[in-house]
Amino acid sequence: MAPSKNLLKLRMKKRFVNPKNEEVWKGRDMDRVPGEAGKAQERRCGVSLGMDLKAGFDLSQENSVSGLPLPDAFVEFLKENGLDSSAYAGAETIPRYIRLKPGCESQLMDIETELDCKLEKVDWLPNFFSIPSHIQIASTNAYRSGKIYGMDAASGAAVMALDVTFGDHVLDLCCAPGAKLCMLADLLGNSGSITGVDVAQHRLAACRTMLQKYKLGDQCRLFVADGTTFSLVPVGSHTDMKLCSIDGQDMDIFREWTSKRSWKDRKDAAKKKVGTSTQASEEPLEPELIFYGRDSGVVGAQRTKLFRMADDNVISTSGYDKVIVDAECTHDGSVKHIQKFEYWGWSTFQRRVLDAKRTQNLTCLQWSMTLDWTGQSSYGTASSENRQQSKKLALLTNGFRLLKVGGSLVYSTCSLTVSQNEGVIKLFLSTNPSAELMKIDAADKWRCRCGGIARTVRFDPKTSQTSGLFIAKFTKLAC
Ligand SMILES: C[S@@+](CC[C@H](N)C(=O)[O-])C[C@H]1O[C@@H](n2cnc3c(N)ncnc32)[C@H](O)[C@@H]1O
Repeated sequence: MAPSKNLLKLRMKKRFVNPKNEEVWKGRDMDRVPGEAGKAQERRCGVSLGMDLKAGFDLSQENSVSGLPLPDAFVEFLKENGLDSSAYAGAETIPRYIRLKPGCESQLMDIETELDCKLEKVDWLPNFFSIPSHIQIASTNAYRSGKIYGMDAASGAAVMALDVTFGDHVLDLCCAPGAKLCMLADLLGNSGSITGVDVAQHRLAACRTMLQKYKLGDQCRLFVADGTTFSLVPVGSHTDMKLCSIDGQDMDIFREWTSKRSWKDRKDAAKKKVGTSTQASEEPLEPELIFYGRDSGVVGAQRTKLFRMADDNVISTSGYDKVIVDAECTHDGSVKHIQKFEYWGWSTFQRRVLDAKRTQNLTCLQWSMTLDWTGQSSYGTASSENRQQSKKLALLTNGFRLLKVGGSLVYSTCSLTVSQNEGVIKLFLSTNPSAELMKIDAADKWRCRCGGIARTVRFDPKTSQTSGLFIAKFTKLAC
């Protein structure tokens, strides 16, 4: 006889100990889907843009097969979004992932000794290792001294999809707390630049701390700003912007960043605060630079020029080479996030997930209601006003606007819903003729499935033994 929901809940509670992101589940042997099976699944999916959005989902199974004590509200949420709860099956077998800081390869054995477990190499993702999910890393020396990162393998895949190359200028439009940004910085080494943007100041401050901990800040600058309106191009893109000597007393020139803010910075920030409180809420948030590294191109730049917005002509040739939009979402694909409700209480699920879903713009909601499983949605009926309200769409559109011609953009969410993924993509493509979906070459080796639109990919917990993630990659055509 199947255990009752309450019994399952109790078992789950026993496993869950630490509320602070350190879920303590008893690890079992990993029961992974062989790579070939994953590939076969991909091959089964069609390739045309108007394909059936059911592809990649198995709707035939009952919710009970997930084996998780999913509350009715969540099951309802999954049903509403055409998702099969069996995607969450075997969640306890999903390992924890760590990323090894490049250069620390020779210390693997020491790290294994300290963590008291074997680091299993993730064969499809460089520098990633899986460890049993009950292993906690936060208190270890390896973690504290910046030799390892805690990062899900699917998130690593989103970064790899961007294919950064030496010298790229990269924009991370929703960057905090910074796991992807740090990986980007590791991949770029001492070349190019990274601009991180996030609307949440406290989260961006955590990102700054992370950059400093891992000693990765030299090429980076961080802005508290609304990614839907952010409009600054990489440093050096304005032809008339030359770096100046910082010997003099010119207060308009950026000096080396220090955690102590100058009198001028404090005055500017105070001015902005007054401005923001009196600004109409529709007015764009003025970007606030909260960190810049010594090789980010900011030191020696003139303030007035650094904060000058670029027009589309400048952007097409001197915009970012790579952009990642890791949009805020309902987090329903993240098993670790869903597990937290065992601690927070399932009653908070309504507020934390369903209300979040509601507060998204109307476009996405309308989409989820009007999209039928044949993909022949009536999305065209959403008014252009509602389209403007779409936060994800606005983030994606603005990220794409800041991309130079020939550059590439990765859009990812840790939601498995169609409305937040394929729905947004389809609408985006219909309004941006210069955008073309690209095949993610590295995905041939990943344990993912194809998304509901050709060339997009989905990691679902059951198939990939990672958190759920959706990834799409675009390039910008000249037109
Ligand atoms: C999924 S998290 C990003 C995770 C991050 N990429 C990482 O790897 O650590 C989404 C982020 O988007 C930010 N965000 C939400 N709305 C935003 C907006 N309009 N502009 C910029 N950032 C936004 C949130 O504050 C949150 O930090």
